[in-house]
Amino acid sequence: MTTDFDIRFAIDPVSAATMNTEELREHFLIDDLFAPGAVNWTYTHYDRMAVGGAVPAGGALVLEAIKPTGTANFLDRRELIAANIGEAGTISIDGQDYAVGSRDMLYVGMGAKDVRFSGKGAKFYLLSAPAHASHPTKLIRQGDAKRLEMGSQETANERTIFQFVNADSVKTCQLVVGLTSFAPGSVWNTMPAHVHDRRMEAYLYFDLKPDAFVVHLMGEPDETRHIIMRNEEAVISPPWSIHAGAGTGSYTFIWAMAGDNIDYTDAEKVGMDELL
Ligand SMILES: O=C[C@H](O)[C@@H](O)CC(=O)C(=O)O
Ligand SMILES: [Zn+2]
Repeated sequence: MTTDFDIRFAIDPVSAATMNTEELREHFLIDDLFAPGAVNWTYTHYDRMAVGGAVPAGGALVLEAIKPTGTANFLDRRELIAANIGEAGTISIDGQDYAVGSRDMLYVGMGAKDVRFSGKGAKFYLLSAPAHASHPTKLIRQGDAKRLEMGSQETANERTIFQFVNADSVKTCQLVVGLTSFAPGSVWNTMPAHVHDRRMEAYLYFDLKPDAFVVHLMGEPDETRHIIMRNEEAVISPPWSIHAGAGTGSYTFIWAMAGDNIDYTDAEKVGMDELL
């Protein structure tokens, strides 16, 4: 097995506004998460959120420390959520096995030492942020998530937000994570848009057909840019940026935040007339 990482520095909005397509993709797009037999990380300087992928492909993958965490074990000072976007798999935490079904997420508290991923068709999307306390490891199924029904068919944004982590169900230090899926024909996510300077965010788009893409919108509300995103690609949303998108077809996405509070509702709405 291999463990690899790259680092993304935090970009300010003035610099981002000068970037061309290639530069925007280099700084914000993550297109190399899922490779068989590998754990791939993108370590960001946005709230030190690390975004990764682990594809066991029939073998076993060990969560290894990477240089940027500066610790003996990856989770010595961090918490983790592993979301399975593939077929059923297993995650073992210090000898205890958790059966993680398709679309289940496993929260792993700070201090877990031996973390192993396995499963032939399993595909784990990983999110990790610095932690200050050790909360219990917990398996979260989609059926356990708090549901928010949003949007309408008329505005092509009818969707269900599944809050896998919310204050009543799962205790975390920084991570707030969920999944959003769409009613047939609806393609717009997070429109009307919002920003939340308290928390950075990352989106993983998946369930896209091979020729489909999502036009992901980012930038300050009056200075927007787009990134064309294919299946199973993630994008970093800086704290100053909107994060929204429209697909050329159906898709699902996982959103994840880290930062100064864990209040999902604490966001500034951007009026439809404010976007430029
Ligand atoms: O801060 C919250 C996140 O941006 C997402 O939860 C938004 C979302 O899933 C949606 O509107 O479809
Ligand atoms: Zn958001």
